[in-house]
Amino acid sequence: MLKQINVVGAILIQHHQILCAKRGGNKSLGGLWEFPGGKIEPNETPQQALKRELQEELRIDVTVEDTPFEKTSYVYDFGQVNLTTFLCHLNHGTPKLTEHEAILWLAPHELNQLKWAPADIPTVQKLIQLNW
Ligand SMILES: Nc1nc2c([nH]c(=O)n2[C@H]2C[C@H](O)[C@@H](COP(=O)(O)OP(=O)(O)OP(=O)(O)O)O2)c(=O)[nH]1
Repeated sequence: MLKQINVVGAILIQHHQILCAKRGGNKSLGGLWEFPGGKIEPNETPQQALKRELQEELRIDVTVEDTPFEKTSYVYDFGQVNLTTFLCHLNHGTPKLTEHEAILWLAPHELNQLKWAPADIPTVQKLIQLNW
């Protein structure tokens, strides 16, 4: 049976730009860009998981929208990632690097300049088409 990995990712928006995060080189998918977030733990809602992950990884407090922006699945060699992305808004703090190699704020039309994790491509395409 294919391992199922349920992951949430944040589309964090500030000044019409989106926060992009580069995965650390020693992780799976190292060096690829992603939406910050991570695996949903047992008994957590997707929103709770995302709030926790952003606190842990970037030391920021965010509000997560109720409705998913996009849901996608991608089969990697280590399992199937089921990725749900949510629009998020920054309440407090400035993102700090703790696990990521780099972070960047980009306008939607600039997102295709980065090499994204394959599971993220549908979300990225949808954001580019919004054309704010
Ligand atoms: N956080 C996040 N993970 C993503 C995205 N796209 C994508 O394929 N993934 C994959 C990478 C990981 O295999 C998994 C998320 O787990 P994670 O971010 O908690 O990974 P982790 O720290 O536990 O690191 P590891 O398991 O790779 O060692 O989902 C994304 O946009 N954000």
